[in-house]
Amino acid sequence: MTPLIESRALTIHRPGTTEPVLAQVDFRIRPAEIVTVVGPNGSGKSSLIRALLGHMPLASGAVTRRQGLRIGYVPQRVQLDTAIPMTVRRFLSLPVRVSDVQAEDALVRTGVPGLGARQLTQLSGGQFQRVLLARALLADPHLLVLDEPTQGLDQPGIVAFYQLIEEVRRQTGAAVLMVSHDLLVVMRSSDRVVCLNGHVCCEGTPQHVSTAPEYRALFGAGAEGTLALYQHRHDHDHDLTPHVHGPGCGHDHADRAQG
Ligand SMILES: Nc1ncnc2c1ncn2[C@@H]1O[C@H](COP(=O)(O)OP(=O)(O)OP(=O)(O)O)[C@@H](O)[C@H]1O
Repeated sequence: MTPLIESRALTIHRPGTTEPVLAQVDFRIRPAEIVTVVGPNGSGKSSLIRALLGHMPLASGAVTRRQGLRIGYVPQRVQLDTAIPMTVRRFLSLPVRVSDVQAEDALVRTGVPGLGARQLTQLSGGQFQRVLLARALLADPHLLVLDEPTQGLDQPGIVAFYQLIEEVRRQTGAAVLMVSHDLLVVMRSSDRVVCLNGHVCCEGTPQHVSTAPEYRALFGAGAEGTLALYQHRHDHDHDLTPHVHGPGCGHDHADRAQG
């Protein structure tokens, strides 16, 4: 299946230097996949997202986006100018004007119906994330890109948000590319996990990544047992990419089981 977005040997340097933020990253996401990028702070997750979206220059390598690809993007940070009052309804019409019916429909789909008249500054963190998701869905995206969408939410809020993401994927067939630190819940919701630390350390199904030595080295050996509690049970098959190692991993993986 043709990937929606693909990178080959993607390399990014810190602005104005030759110091790599990301080196030789091969990445792809296919239709209807949920892929989560994990990694420590500063490992290049947001940079990868921005480069894949074409918001950041590459030092070398290439990014290919499928022609006509519609992307709904929920950025990591949204700067709200609290001096300028803005209702949810108006926010949903930025940058593309939508009808009242379309706006309310998007709010219903993301579980926050009737919030249109509310000021953005009067929303809870969870409501705001759902409004951001509603706005992203209004683009009728083939691919939803979410950069740490559950920041500031409590654990039930995080679980509910990821359930919503899975529901959106089920309803729309959109692929989902996420960055997250909420490892346990994310791993449950993802088809494939990419573990990043300046390069791709390991990649595969959540079950595979959770037992990979590279992942455990980054997140601690205790992570494995806990993750087992959260294993995502599929009732369907996916065309999964097998485990792939990035350059610089420096270990023998000839006997490693895939996926
Ligand atoms: N505009 C910038 N100018 C200089 N350095 C930057 C810039 N943006 C990011 N970096 C650096 O690039 C590296 C990767 O940052 P990035 O935000 O991609 O990491 P991240 O994995 O998303 O981190 P976090 O989990 O903390 O959000 C970091 O060392 C960061 O300091």
